[in-house]
Amino acid sequence: MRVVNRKENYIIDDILKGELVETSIKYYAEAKEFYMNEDKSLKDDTKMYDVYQYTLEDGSEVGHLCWGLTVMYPVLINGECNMTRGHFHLNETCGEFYYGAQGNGLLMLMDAHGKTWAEEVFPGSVHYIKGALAHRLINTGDKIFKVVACWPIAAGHDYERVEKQPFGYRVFKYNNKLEHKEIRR
Ligand SMILES: O=P(O)(O)OC[C@H]1O[C@H](O)[C@H](O)[C@@H](O)[C@@H]1O
Repeated sequence: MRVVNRKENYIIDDILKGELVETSIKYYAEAKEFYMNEDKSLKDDTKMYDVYQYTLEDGSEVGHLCWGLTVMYPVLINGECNMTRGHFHLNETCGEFYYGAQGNGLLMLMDAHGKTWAEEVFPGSVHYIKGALAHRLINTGDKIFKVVACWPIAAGHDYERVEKQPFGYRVFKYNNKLEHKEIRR
């Protein structure tokens, strides 16, 4: 049997590295509108989160998978906890797995009617996100929050839908205490 040493993609220093790994960095300048109020004390080049993605496929088939890692920094934006933009999948038959790798946070979920709830994410926690649910990660801790994900590339990202129907809660931290604020629509 031929044993292939797939050295080109691996986790090193807790980061996904390799020739085929695509990296994108979300700076505060591009994330301002996610939060309730702009925080003028934050510089535009403040790093909010990094997304690393690895696949050998092109997404032309629903069975084509992508492996990813999201690294979220412990930033408060006028007291609001740092979060990802959040999205529905364009193809609702496509679910996704999340796995808590480091730090603490929440996986916020929302159904088609706007009903919103969350799951605690911590090192070792495994989360199955059903294809029809919008999802967003929130760093509620004081340290870097890392979450591994696996999803079909064909899932796509529908950001417009969460802009039209925003998640029902926002998470804040004041004096080290978390507050979940319900958003009135
Ligand atoms: O794209 P966002 O909503 O900002 O989320 C950031 C990233 O989080 C996870 O890693 C998802 O699996 C990615 O598909 C997504 O791009």
